Amino acid sequence: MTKSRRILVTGGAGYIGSHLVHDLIEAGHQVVVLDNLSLGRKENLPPQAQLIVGDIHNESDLERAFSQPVEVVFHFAAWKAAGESMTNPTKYAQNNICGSLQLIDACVKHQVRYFVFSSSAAVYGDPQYLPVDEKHPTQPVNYYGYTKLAIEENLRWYSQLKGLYYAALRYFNATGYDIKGRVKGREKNPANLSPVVMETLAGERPIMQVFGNDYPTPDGTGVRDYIHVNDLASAHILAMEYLLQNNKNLTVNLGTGRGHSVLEVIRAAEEVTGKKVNYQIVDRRPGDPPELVASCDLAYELLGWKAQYSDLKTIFKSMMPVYLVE
Ligand SMILES: O=c1ccn([C@@H]2O[C@H](COP(=O)(O)OP(=O)(O)O[C@H]3O[C@H](CO)[C@@H](O)[C@H](O)[C@H]3O)[C@@H](O)[C@H]2O)c(=O)[nH]1
Repeated sequence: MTKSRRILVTGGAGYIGSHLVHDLIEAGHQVVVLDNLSLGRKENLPPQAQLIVGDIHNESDLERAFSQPVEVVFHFAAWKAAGESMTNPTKYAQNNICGSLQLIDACVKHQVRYFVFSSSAAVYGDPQYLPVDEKHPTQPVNYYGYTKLAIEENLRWYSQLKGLYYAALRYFNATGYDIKGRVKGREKNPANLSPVVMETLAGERPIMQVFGNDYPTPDGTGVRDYIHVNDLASAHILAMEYLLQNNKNLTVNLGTGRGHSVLEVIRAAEEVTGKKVNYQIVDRRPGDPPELVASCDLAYELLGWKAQYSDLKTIFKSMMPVYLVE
C-alpha cells in the first residue's frame, strides 16, 4: 500500500488534470482541486475530490487551498487560449506566469516541498533534430512556449533558493479520453487535431481543415507525437513518487517516440468509428513545424514510464463515448 497523501491539483477539473485526479483518488490519496471552472467542469471530478472554486491569482483562494497541510502540488491551471498567446501576451503572462509565481510563493509559504508542473514540448521551438530529447535547445517560437519555459526557469530558481523540488513534464500532443470512462465532460473549445476530427465525425462541424500537405513528411501532412491522457496521468504519479523518493528535480518529455501524420490520424478515426471524415486541404498554419516527435528514453530510465494507451486506435476508441453519444 502506498501512503495516502494530501495533494493539491490546480486546474484539476480540466481535461488533463481531471484524469490525474481520478487516478490519485483510486490510489487512495486525499485530493483538493483548485479550479476556477473557466475551462474545467465539476462533473469531471470524482465525488471524493474536494473542489475549491477559485483562482491561483487570488490570495484568499490560495489560503483556502492550503488551509490543511499539502504535501504535493500538481499545477495544471492555465489560461489556455494558446492561440491568443501571440495577440494578447500581457494577459497571457499575467494569467500564466504571474499566476504560477503566486502559486509557487504560496507553496513555499505553506512548506510544500514537491511541485509537478504541466510543461510542454513548445519549450523547444522548431526541432533542430528528431526525436527531440531533453538536451535539445529551448528556443520557443510562440509566447505559449515561452511562458512554459519561464515557469520552468522560475521553478529552478525557487528550487535553489527555497528547497522546493519540482518535476517539469513536457507533454507532446495530449489526446484521448479516459479509457475507464470516468471523465465524461468534453474539453471546452478544443482546437487540437483529434477533437476537431471527432467533432467533424459527430456532424458538429461540416468540414475540417488539414493544414498543409506539402511538408517534407511521408504523406506531406504534419507529423506529431500523440500521447494519451491516461498515459500522461500515470507519468504524473510516477513523477510525484520520484520527487518524494529522490529529493531531486526532474525534467522529462512525455510522448511515445512515434510520429503520426494528420492523414494517418484521420484514417485511424475513420477505421475506429466506421464513419468518413469530411476534410479539405488548406494552406499550412503559420508556426507549425513539419514534424515533432519526442525522445522518451529519459522518462523510461528515471520513472520506468512508457506510454501504454497511445496507439491511434486506442486513442479514438477512448474518444467515442465522449463525442459520439447516440
Ligand atoms: O484542425 C486542424 C488542427 C490541427 N491540424 C494539424 O494537426 C497537427 C497537430 O496540431 P494540434 O493538435 O493543433 O497540435 P500542435 O499544433 O502540434 O500543438 C500541440 O502540441 C504542443 C506541444 O507540442 C502544445 O504545446 C500545444 O498546446 C498543442 O496544441 C498539426 O500538424 C496541425 O497542423 C490540422 O491539420 N487541422
